[in-house]
Amino acid sequence: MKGRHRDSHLTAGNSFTSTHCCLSYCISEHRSMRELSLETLGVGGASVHSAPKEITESKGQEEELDSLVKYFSVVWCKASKKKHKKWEGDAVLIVKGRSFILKDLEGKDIGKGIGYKFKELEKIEEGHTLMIGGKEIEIIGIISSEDFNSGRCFQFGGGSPAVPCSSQTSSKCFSKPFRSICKPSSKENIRDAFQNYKPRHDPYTPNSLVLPQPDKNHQRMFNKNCLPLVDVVIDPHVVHHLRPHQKEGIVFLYECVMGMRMNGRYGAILADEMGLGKTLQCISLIWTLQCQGPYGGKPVIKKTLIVTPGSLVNNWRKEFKKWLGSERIKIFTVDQDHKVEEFIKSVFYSVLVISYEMLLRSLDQIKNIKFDLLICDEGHRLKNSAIKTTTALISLSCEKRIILTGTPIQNDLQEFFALIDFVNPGVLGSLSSYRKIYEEPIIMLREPSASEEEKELGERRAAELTRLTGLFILRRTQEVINKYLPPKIESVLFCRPAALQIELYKKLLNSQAVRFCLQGSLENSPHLICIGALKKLCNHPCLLFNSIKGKECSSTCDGNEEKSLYEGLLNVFPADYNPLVFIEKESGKLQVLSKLLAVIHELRPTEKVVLVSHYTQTLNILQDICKRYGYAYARLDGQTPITQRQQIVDNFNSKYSSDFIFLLSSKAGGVGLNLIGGSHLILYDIDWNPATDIQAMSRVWRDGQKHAVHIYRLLTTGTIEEKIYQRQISKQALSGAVVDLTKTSEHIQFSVEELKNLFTLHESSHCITHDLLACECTGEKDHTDDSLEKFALSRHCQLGPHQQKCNSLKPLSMSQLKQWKHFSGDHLNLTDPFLERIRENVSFFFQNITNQASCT
Ligand SMILES: Nc1ncnc2c1ncn2[C@@H]1O[C@H](COP(=O)(O)OP(=O)(O)OP(=O)(O)O)[C@@H](O)[C@H]1O
Ligand SMILES: [Mg+2]
Repeated sequence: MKGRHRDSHLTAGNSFTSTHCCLSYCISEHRSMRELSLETLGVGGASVHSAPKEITESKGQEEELDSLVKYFSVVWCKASKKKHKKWEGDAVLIVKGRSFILKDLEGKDIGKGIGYKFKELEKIEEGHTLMIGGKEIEIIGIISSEDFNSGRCFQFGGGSPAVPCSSQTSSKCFSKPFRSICKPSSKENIRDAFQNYKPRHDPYTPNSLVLPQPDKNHQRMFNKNCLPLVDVVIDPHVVHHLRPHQKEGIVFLYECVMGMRMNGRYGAILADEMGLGKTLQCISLIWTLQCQGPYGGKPVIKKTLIVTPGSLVNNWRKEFKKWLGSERIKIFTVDQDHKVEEFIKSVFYSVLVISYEMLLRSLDQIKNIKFDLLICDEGHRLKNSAIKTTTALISLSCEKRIILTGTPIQNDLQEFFALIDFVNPGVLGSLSSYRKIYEEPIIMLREPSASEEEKELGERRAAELTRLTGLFILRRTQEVINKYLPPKIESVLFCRPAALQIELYKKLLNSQAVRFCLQGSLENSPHLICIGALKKLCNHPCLLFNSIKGKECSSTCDGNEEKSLYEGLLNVFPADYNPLVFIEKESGKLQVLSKLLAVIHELRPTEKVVLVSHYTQTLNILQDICKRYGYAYARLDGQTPITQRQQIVDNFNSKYSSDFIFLLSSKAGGVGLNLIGGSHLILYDIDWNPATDIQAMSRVWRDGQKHAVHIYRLLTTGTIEEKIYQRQISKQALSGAVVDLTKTSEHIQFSVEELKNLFTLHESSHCITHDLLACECTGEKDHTDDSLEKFALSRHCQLGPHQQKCNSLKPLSMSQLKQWKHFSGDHLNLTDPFLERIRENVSFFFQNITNQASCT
């Protein structure tokens, strides 16, 4: 179901023809619109009848007639010859055989007639008028026998929509509205009701976004008071800003939380890729539901709870202000100085924004507040139903639950279950039945040994699971906003390792610890320590030096493997080596970085750089570089107090800020942050998990970015960094669970073969990644492999082929990389002034431009 976008201004009279909920109210509205007059009674040939009449039918017709039962909703008034009649109430007309019974809405008979002609009975239809037992009636609609038998037509006046206002009755005069079964009954009340029941915003202005109306079933369930249906219209102030996919998203969320997509289910997962504006979609929903509703316009919700990572609490406040200003809605954000008690005491606030950590601390108070809507931002963390945060949130009685996540969620079927079960408890049955019905057959589908039958079953179950959950999960990819974004120029820079790095690297690979790893027994293997040491070395040898020194000083006897790894390494460092005054030239990447910063500063003095590392110690080095060159910088890492985070981000994004660099620890604050103040992003190191890097890269190339975005990924040529990169982009990395922010190297299983590969240094190669691509070029000129078809290998998803949509934020595949422009550092015709400056230290480049058309 789509929201109705109305682009033309229709007449007010039409506004109510589509809004039928409670028949009696609809009728009253029609009357008010059309101004009924008794002059038209009898129009259409169904003149006023008085019973009994001559019986002229044949025997066959009689039998047929006697078995005929029809039900109509009608309005009635006392018979009179007055010109201006006043309808007095709703009723149900039962036509059985040749007789009529008229019942009021409490089921009492209020009129009877028998002996009508077959032809006359046949003609009865909407808009006709009749005379029964001294009452004049007008047929308003047909009632199904089901609605009559269930008695629903009495409670709800369940007739079909009344005649459209452009019908023949449009000239009727209405002097007094009939009595509705629902209050109010007095003239004044009804008039008030008409006024109160108007949509909050004009549904007929061009580009208005009108949300779908609930169907009859929903009305029966949720409109017990028979309030009139009122159009729910998104505030034009907001609509004005919405992207098309956001309008669709709001309609989707509305239908979910209203229980219009699935009976008795009020949860949703909005899993749009990063930067698609999930926040704005939720804000629009909250603002709408807080002021409006389909039944009599009554607001659907009063209070909303938003739970979000600490670093985003203030971002929510900011976004509310950005889209709604500060007057429309009052937001309370919980922090050290603003406790939940304050929210409870005040009647002022309707939205509470709290971090997951604070939620746990304030759970008892929160449980006592009645929240009508719960939004869990970056909600993939609820994928484990055993963790405290999940159990805490489950314990809240709020039924309308929304999870927001930019991370794909179908990769692990058990985690998927936890998320689904959180938003719509029980929708997939119990965990054990879910396993039997869905998980096992779907997992079987991927087994090479699966029989045809098993494959078919697995596919069917996957399809069914997708269909079922697709009712309340929405995921759109970055493509939908690409056209609003500036170009993105992504470069992978393979940086030549420094001489000291090569020497240390070789020594590490020759260590006892590494040799032990390669002997085959992976139990208790120190491979993670070895990998860690190599990665540190790639960032800068001084980091390795610090670790060695640290180990030397520690008196504990555990960690012998680490000691054996470091054996003899100190001798490789100069005797007077001081890690505090590290030298740039000792790290290939650092040299490239420092040149890159210099050229950006020089050529784009007004642009800013986001510099990302996964390690705090590395960030310290990068910070020292900033100091060394006098670059103003801001820093956000795990140590940054949550209360200060948004301020730091805002400050950096402000055009008045003098900061040139934003130092970001991706693990601490990658998710959800908007760093559009920066248009260059440098990933200094690489993570095993592509999702972490993608998260970081998405911070700058997002809505609101004004400049072309440059993303640089630095890798040390021939080293473990290249291997990790290959793993990220190879099929192996796509085998499901790796594309998940919480997965780290500890979760990765390595075979001895893989370790052998990891622990090899390729000293003579310009780029082992390029070597692996089996590309025929020699890196002499800009090369793009066009011989391959465009390869759209999507992120592997356990739900099978049904989910495999094109996905712009998926980890790159090897075949795609081959299609990137690539060339060696010796290539002479570099046109990119940034790359030109660093090429001395870069052995190979890969480059790709997205949105080149809009390149400015
Ligand atoms: N319609 C719009 N017009 C202009 N800017 C927009 C629009 N929608 C969202 N934005 C801006 O885009 C940025 C990204 O939005 P938001 O933070 O909501 O993304 P998200 O979907 O939550 O991404 P993530 O998964 O990274 O958290 C914000 O700065 C937001 O203000
Ligand atoms: Mg977000």
